[in-house]
Amino acid sequence: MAGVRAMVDLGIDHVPNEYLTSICKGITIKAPNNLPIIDLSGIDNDDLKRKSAAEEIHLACQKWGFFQVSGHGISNELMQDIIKIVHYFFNLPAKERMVYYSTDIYKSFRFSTGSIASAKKKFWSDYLFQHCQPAVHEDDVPESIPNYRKITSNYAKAVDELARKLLRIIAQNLGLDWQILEKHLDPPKQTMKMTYYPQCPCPDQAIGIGCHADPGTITVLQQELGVEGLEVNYNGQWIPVKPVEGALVINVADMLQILSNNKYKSAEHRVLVNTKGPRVSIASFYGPTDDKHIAPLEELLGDNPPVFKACLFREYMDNFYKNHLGTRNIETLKILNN
Ligand SMILES: O=C(O)CCC(=O)C(=O)O
Ligand SMILES: [Fe+2]
Repeated sequence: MAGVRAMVDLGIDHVPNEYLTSICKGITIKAPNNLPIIDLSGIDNDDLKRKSAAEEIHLACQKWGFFQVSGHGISNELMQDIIKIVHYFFNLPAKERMVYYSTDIYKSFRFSTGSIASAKKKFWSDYLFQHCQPAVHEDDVPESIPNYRKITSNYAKAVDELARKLLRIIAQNLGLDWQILEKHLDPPKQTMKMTYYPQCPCPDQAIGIGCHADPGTITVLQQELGVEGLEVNYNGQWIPVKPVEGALVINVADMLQILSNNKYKSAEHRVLVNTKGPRVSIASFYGPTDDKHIAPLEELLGDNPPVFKACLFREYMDNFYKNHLGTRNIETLKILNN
């Protein structure tokens, strides 16, 4: 039977060898978290609000590569419904979950575990992975979960709107035409990873997901309220990203660092586990399709030489899955002597 939840259900009281890890450990800074929470409400109709939110986003993309947004347009009800779906799935009998188990990264819906199949150490997490654009195959989604299709497709639509809104602001913040990033990604690839981190008997011996930066363009992340675990690397220090009611975490991912020619930085992050109870998160990855070549936008080059070589997104993703997490994938594309 695959999965950490299945193992925990058997009453395991230690961390098995394949999960024992010190990947990217390092001390969590308990200092106050001043990761910005940026209010997007009213920005479509009010120039002053839009300008001030845009400035905050620009600074956050440069400094942290991570920020939270409120007033983002995804309803509280939808946010709660999607978390319930993940709990529902992971509370099914293990045998029922196994029907959907697969390690095929190209499947449009699957249940899997350990985060990255080829990672040398396993992560203390299980997850559901679903394609949103292009859409999941109708026959692949679990029928037994009430309203699964309706809730996930409404959620994916709302994330698409938010991602487009952010990409327009980010394009303008880079001094470019507001549509340039959206056009560049047209059609975008959108996927959703719904992760379940079961409680762990010895949290300092395992990790929910090791340090990594997301490969796509931007990630929209919803954290379950009341359970901490996500941390962002800021100048070598790990800063907790506390779940805030109604807010979503946005992170700059590698392709945006490349497109912006290093103006914005993708942020390394990781997830710790705890003894208290499970934690659920919903990460929506928004980025290019696999056949796209990504390189610094020509419009940004002018006097500045490109900092990164071009890459085919499929190859970048293959390397991401092959590499042991903890290495910064984007470094392989850096043009030296810059
Ligand atoms: O669970 C989280 O908060 C983050 C998950 C994550 O970073 C990922 O799946 O890429
Ligand atoms: Fe991530």
